[in-house]
Amino acid sequence: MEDNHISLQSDSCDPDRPAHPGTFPTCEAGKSDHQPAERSVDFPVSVVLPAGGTGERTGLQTPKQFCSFLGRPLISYTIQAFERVSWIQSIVVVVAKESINLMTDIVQHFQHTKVRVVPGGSTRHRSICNGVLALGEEGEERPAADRPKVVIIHDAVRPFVEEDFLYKIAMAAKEQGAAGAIRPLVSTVIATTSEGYMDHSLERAKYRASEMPQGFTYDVISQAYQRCSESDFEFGTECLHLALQYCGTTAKLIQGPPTLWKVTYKRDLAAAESIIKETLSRSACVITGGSAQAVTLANALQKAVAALDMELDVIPDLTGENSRYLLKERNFIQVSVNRSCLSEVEAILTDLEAANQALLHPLVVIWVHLSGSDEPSVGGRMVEPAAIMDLASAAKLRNILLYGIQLHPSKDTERWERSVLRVADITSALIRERSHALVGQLLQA
Ligand SMILES: Nc1ccn([C@@H]2O[C@H](COP(=O)(O)OP(=O)(O)OP(=O)(O)O)[C@@H](O)[C@H]2O)c(=O)n1
Ligand SMILES: O=P(O)(O)OC[C@@H](O)[C@@H](O)[C@@H](O)CO
Repeated sequence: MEDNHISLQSDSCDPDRPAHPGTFPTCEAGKSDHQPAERSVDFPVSVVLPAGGTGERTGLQTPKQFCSFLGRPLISYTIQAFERVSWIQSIVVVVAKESINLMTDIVQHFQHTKVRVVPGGSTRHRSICNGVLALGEEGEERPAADRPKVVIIHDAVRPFVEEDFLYKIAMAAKEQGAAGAIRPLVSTVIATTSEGYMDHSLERAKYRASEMPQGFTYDVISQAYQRCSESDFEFGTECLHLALQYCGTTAKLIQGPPTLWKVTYKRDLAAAESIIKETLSRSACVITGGSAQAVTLANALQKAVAALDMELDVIPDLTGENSRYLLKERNFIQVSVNRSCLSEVEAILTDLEAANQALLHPLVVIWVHLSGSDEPSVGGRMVEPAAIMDLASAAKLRNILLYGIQLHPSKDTERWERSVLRVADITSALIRERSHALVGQLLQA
């Protein structure tokens, strides 16, 4: 995770800075390739993402919503979690005035759709209110049928949100007027005296933590903000309270999954980073070119990485039906045997670039070279490590991380099995860590 002002280029952390230890979760937030169950919602739903805060509690210079993880700002992960939901028609991102240009750049760079950026306010309620008002303006430009019936409000620093839960909140909000996510309390809540002593404790079983997403009919949330007080705007933290207090609307409460937590402190970024990395490293596809030796190695690898909680699909190439991997896979292993050459890897890099999937996540391509009697050669020439490095340097500019692993066949079964295990360990580590330092290296298994 970079603790630097948002740069859309993924540069390294400054080790001297109080950098976060981590990066952040797939916007599919924990399920980077989780394809949400398609649901049909027969009324227009819009989203307001309050992102106008300064993130003081992280202790970082950059507001947490703009801290980047694996080269991508946290808020981009959250936006994508919503824009991939087909029944959400528009997303209003509310940012501080000084971040409008940055947010616009992020929207353009990561090719976010459905997104409109509006200025926030000095408090969270003021920011959310600005977002709701913006939806109202949008509504005026739209035929009545397209105006949002339901507004989902979701802190931009909660990137782990799933379509299924959003659906529950939206349907409950449509039904009830307001709905909100809750989670069990972890700590007991106590009331204190003004001198800072214990006054009484609340019976924890009777209380829940109010989380996000929350949903409201547009009428309820817009009226609530029209009627609420300056004190609400200044000190309030709960939209459900405004709905109850000013519209008499009692929110339906729905227990959400533990992944709904909000990034608040520095430790949350580290936790989020490990979820992103873990999600991106769950699977890979091994391309064998159809060679029997490569298939044997791939099958042995498949068994070995299973113990590392990774799944490998073994395919001969990325054509026909297998081209779907170009759109959904984040990790590729090209096995080349004997007179290997880098042209097979070059072909994959070309395909991946055309599929444009590296925009959102750094892709990993690992060239596993099972060297035979011949030296690997590119077009008849000896392959120099520099050739791999050159190819990798070019690919890195396209957010594709290319690594090489070389292993030598052995008739000694134990020796061969040890080599395969080493390839599995190296492959798993490269995919999990996505280290820039090892890009272009030809590692020996
Ligand atoms: N004036 C504000 C304050 C907060 N938020 C947003 O509300 C969400 C939840 O607020 P919080 O976690 O408190 O964020 P910050 O206010 O940035 O955090 P801190 O209190 O540590 O400064 C965040 O996405 C934050 O960007 C906002 O839109 N406008
Ligand atoms: O209070 P903070 O500004 O840290 O975060 C906002 C949270 O309070 C809010 O997201 C939930 O409590 C649900 O309203």
